[in-house]
Amino acid sequence: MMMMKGELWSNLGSTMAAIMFVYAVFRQYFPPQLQACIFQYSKKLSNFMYPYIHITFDEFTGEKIKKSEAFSVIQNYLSDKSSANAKRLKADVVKDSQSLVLSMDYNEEITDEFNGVKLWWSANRTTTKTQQFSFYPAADEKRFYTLKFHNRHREVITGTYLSHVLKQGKAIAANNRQRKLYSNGAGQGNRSSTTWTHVAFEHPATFDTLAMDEKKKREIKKDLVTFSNGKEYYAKIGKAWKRGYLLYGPPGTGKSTMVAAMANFLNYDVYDLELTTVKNNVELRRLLIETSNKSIIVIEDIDCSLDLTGQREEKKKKKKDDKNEGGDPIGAMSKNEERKESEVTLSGLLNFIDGIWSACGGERIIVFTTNHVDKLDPALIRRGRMDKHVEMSYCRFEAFKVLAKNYLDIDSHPLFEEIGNLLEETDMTPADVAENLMLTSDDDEVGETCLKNLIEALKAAKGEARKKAEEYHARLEAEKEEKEKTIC
Ligand SMILES: Nc1ncnc2c1ncn2[C@@H]1O[C@H](COP(=O)(O)OP(=O)(O)OP(=O)(O)O)[C@@H](O)[C@H]1O
Ligand SMILES: [Mg+2]
Repeated sequence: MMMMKGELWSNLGSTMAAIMFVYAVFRQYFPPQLQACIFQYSKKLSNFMYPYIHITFDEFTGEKIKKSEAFSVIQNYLSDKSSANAKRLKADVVKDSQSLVLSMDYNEEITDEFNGVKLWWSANRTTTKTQQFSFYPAADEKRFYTLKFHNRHREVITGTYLSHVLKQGKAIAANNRQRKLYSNGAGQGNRSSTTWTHVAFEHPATFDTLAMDEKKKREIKKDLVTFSNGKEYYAKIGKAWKRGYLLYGPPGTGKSTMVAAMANFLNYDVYDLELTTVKNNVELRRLLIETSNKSIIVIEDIDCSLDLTGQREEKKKKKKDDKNEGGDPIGAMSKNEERKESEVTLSGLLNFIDGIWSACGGERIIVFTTNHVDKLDPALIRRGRMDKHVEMSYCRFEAFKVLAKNYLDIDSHPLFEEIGNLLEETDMTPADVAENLMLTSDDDEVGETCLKNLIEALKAAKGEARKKAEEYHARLEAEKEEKEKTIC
């Protein structure tokens, strides 16, 4: 065996030496015109010997930052072909966990035919070996599809066939589309940066089940439809195709429910961005670029996510601290580590919303939710950044009627009038109203019991509110008297 290997190497060595020698003679003794002629003929000869053309479609474009749309489309196109053709398949569950989609496994090849032209697709992946040992998939795995076809069909393939693939792939994707709920979490293994992971998005909330003022609801729906049909309009006015929503209101007024309803209404994916786990602005930008079109990016409780309001001042203060602590390297190090927790700044976030990078891709809605709109930095919520401000408020009669219909299947009832009056006088969140309307049995009478319970709860809340107001006034009075005494 060793002998054979040795022989092979020595043969290879002598062949290489011979080739080099012939090439040197060729360059020295043949005039350049003849060299060009010979090259041309040798190319023709090699074309004759191997007349196939390969086109590669990489998974990522632009230095691995953006997933190639062509790759996903081809993946869908081939999933349809490969279930009949390939021998080794990968399975994935889609569309309400109902159907299985099969796609070809790596290193498989399938044939396709288009207008009598035969061509071959293969799925490939290469991994660049990293030095570190890891149980997890290597970060620099490269996946791509290769299309092989005969040279004489070049025009058909690059002209009509590829556009046929794109069209078909998109149609298949629309058919199989299972919407996803993404969240950003810590990466695995040697990936220390955060990445998007997803589950199927199956929230049942719709605008029909959302309890809020009908007029407001209609306005939001109209706004969303205009946005989703506005590709040409946004291109015409030279703005990135995205829209910012700020949903604000007390806890339990349906802000998160509204996001789900919006996603269901538009058939979009949802990216739930947890800012506290994003290390810095660069990572924030990467996460944004990785989001797909037709998606809603939500940052919940923006006021709690980061100290966005005071961040700029705080940074300045920290810099000052750094300057003062020249003699304590260990202390400085631990402070540095602390800072690494999350360095996302307000300006980073603003850049994410409307900076130059925000135009990467399109058809994205960015939603911020907050309980304290007054705490937010004005720069964050000014018009143009957050295009639409929606106040989610306490449950009034209109909203109650939606809940009564949804929860109890009741359109009208003699108790509605009393409930309507109480709701005008008392602030109760839709979440609390809904809690009272939850059925506890199938009994026909139970609907009325629920309404009575709600009346009790509203009366109790009203009493509580009155007590609080009285206490507040009494305190104000006491403070006033105290002041007057001290002046005297
Ligand atoms: N407007 C509403 N219409 C229908 N259901 C609602 C509404 N508001 C609240 N609910 C019900 O109350 C629950 C809590 O609502 P949700 O999580 O959307 O509130 P939120 O405003 O996001 O609260 P938080 O500020 O605490 O995040 C939901 O599961 C939903 O069933
Ligand atoms: Mg919420």
